[in-house]
Amino acid sequence: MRGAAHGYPIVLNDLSVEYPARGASPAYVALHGLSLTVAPGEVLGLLGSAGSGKSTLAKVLSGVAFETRAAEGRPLITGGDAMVLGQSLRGIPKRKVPEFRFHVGYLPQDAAAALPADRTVAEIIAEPILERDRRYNGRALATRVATMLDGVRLSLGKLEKYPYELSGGQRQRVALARALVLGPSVLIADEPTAGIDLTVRDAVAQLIGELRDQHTFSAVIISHDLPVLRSTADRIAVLDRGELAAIGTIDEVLDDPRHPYVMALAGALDAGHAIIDDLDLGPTA
Ligand SMILES: Nc1ncnc2c1ncn2[C@@H]1O[C@H](COP(=O)(O)OP(=O)(O)OP(=O)(O)O)[C@@H](O)[C@H]1O
Repeated sequence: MRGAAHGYPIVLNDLSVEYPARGASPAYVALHGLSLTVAPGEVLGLLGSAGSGKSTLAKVLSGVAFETRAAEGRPLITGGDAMVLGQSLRGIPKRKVPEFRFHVGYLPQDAAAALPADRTVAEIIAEPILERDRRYNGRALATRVATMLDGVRLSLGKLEKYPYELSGGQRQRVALARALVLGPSVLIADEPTAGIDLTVRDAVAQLIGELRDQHTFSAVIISHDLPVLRSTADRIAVLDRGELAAIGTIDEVLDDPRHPYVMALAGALDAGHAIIDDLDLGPTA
């Protein structure tokens, strides 16, 4: 993989993304003209109301959008470009997608709930390696899996457990270990702490911060959870109906709420809501 010539692992340049028309459903533009950069080692928090395009951006940046079959509703880059690790994603050839995905860890929304029920923790974490190399040395694989498990603070006793034997927070940590097992340079995490216990949530947030420090990856982390963003993100970007409403440090964004969504966000925080979910801005906001 080519290095990022300009030094930024993620560069969005006037990026627009569309879901093409399918059957009776018309085409839908999910992202309009986004421009931003993520610096080496930086974690960018991404938030925005439901349907604002966060998951679409995660699917594009992680490359899964280009693996999805068109029949499943694949988003297409229709304007501008996204460069990730020097790879232009607009029109990326199919044959290049697996190698690209190798460098970008992706923790999808509901990753914990979607772990394969019939595989052990060890098998789940090892899968991305074996998908690429069936004959990977068994001992090296076992060591790598154990290191990842330790990295997400789970005991080795969990290796032979099945997902149903774990708590939601433990499952989320297994999903995170799996997303990081290939040692990616970029991590895209879609709501990594959603749906997990408040007590575990802080541990997962702290873990992401520590992993970032140890592995020096850059990350985009989608979260509605301000304490999580405070402990993991260097800056936040706010999406509103597919457009970039604000970007900066959390304090910069909240202290200068020029946009209705950011104003509503700041207001919700002032009212004591740490987790911002589905802010209702009314039809004209
Ligand atoms: N496969 C698809 N086909 C057509 N439109 C889609 C598809 N997936 C998402 N969309 C639309 O694109 C818009 C952005 O969706 P997206 O899932 O990216 O939003 P989001 O900000 O992640 O929302 P949430 O917080 O609810 O997960 C929404 O209006 C959604 O209805």
